[in-house]
Amino acid sequence: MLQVQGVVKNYATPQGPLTVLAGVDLHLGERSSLALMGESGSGKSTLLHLVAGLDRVDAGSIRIGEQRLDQLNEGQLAHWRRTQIGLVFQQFNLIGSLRVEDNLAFQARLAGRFDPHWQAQLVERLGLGDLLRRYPEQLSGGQQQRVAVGRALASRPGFLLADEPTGNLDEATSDEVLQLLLDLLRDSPTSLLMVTHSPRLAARLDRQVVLHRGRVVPMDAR
Ligand SMILES: Nc1ncnc2c1ncn2[C@@H]1O[C@H](COP(=O)(O)OP(=O)(O)OP(=O)(O)O)[C@@H](O)[C@H]1O
Repeated sequence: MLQVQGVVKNYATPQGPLTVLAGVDLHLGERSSLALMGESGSGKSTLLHLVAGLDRVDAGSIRIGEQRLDQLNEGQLAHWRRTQIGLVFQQFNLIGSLRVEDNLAFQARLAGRFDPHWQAQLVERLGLGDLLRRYPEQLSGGQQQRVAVGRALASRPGFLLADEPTGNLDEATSDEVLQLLLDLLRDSPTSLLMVTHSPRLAARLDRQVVLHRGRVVPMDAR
């Protein structure tokens, strides 16, 4: 269970401090999915980075179960990221020098959680069987994003954080990739926090919230 309470995040800018998150509250239960929406610049990626342990809060807390992220040192945070977080970005971010099969296994191996049986299931369900020996540049956008989804889920993380994962894909491919992702989540111990600009895609998740003026509000409360 992820609990975000009163989170504040400021950035230093030439014009002075910019408060992007001004007291964000959010919770995400086990095996559930949440869509995070909001205007461009509202702080969605900032919040995702904080939850991923890639950046630190200025005030408030992010708790996973009983553990507070702000009380972890850098080494513990890195361990948290490796074992508990799967990340999927709009730009796919595959490793260009590795074949699909090694991209898929990359994070699970790093986390010491490589499971050949789960990997084989991911390959089959994501339809990657014929592509395993290819390099990322030899794949379409939709194929690359299917590899990125498989890589993020291979280590069976507690949380999958997806930042506009289908932002670079056409509508039909977006639907297909999201459906594959949601189907896989049913068989994983993984909760999904997904940033999206698309109300259509957001509606497919369990809950939808909006970041507005530094706070999280229900979908229709702006
Ligand atoms: N490192 C930084 N230093 C200063 N300002 C930053 C930094 N990172 C982000 N910002 C600012 O913080 C605000 C929120 O940015 P963020 O990327 O979190 O928004 P977003 O909701 O994800 O936007 P988009 O939908 O366009 O991706 C923006 O005004 C941005 O310019």
